[in-house]
Amino acid sequence: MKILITGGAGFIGSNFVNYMVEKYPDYQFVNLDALTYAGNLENLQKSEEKPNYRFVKGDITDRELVDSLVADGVDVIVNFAAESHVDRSITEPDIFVKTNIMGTQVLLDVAKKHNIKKYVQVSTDEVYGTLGETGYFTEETSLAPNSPYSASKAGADLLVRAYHETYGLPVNITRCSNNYGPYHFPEKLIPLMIINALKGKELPVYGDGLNVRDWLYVEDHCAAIDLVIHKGKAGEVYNVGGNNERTNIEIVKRILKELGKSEDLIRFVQDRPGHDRRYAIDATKIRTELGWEPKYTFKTGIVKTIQWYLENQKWWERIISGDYQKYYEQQYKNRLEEVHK
Ligand SMILES: Cc1cn([C@H]2C[C@H](O)[C@@H](COP(=O)(O)OP(=O)(O)O[C@H]3O[C@H](C)C(=O)[C@H](O)[C@H]3O)O2)c(=O)[nH]c1=O
Repeated sequence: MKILITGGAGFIGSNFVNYMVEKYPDYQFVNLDALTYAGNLENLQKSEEKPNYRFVKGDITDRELVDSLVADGVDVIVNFAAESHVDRSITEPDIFVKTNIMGTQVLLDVAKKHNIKKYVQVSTDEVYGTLGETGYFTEETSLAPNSPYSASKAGADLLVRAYHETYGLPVNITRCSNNYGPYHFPEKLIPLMIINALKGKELPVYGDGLNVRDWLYVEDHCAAIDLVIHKGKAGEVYNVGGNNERTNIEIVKRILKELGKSEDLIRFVQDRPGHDRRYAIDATKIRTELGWEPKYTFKTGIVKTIQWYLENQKWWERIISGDYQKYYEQQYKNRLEEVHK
């Protein structure tokens, strides 16, 4: 089997490439990634020397390039390529529409043209919007995205659905809860808090810190997508969630405790506009129909993740010493100013 993985130099994508290249030595893998600020070839050192792996730098909106790759005998496309940070989508929505919606449409068109066997869209539970204190998102929950990021992912999901209904393209959509683990870019909650704590910097908690996320260890997510590729029924959506609901403040305190750092580092800052209160996934369908089971609890996953950041300081030092740091400092300053108004 030949699989085109798009966005395979980002956090979830690179974990998936490393997982699949190792697990299926007889398959061929092509990784197409634009190497934006969040993409990093260092994430792929485990795979780069393997004979069944090839990297191509490029954008999913580049129709000619995508066409030439798929024409070369691709059986399956798995699309991870996306702008994924909610805060960035609030200040720069255009690029989210371009990559997440228009890029997906290019992939779907090319998949249709070459009659590929399967197209898998890696999506997010954020397309369902927000929950109150109770209830879960199922695959039947209506889409109600609240941020430009989640709206762009919902738009892409609807296109994927339409290509199945209109053209009979064999598609699957996976909608996962918040991932965490190795190679997670430090604009997101868990890696940012680990790194700030290690550096003795303040830990910015948005609003009251009581927003809830359902945490999924990235390797469990990779195993779920592997199952969907091989066993997913065409046209179906599969929710993937860790059943590990935690408030943000619990997460932050847990990280400080694991690292033996003081809670005095916590700083409550201006809330995110349109901040979704709670996400919680009902993953019954993928468990019962495809036999997926997560291997990690939050307890085991967070310890493993913190350990990875302790052992890979060079990886994150390089990131925070570049342009990213300027962006982050500005964001942090804005949030502090807002909260003092
Ligand atoms: C960066 C940051 C975040 N937060 C809060 C905001 C959220 O309530 C929670 C997690 O935020 P984060 O930006 O890490 O992730 P989400 O906004 O939940 O979205 C993430 O999970 C979904 C499924 C995707 O699909 C997104 O691509 C992915 O980014 O921590 C803070 O309190 N402080 C901070 O400095």
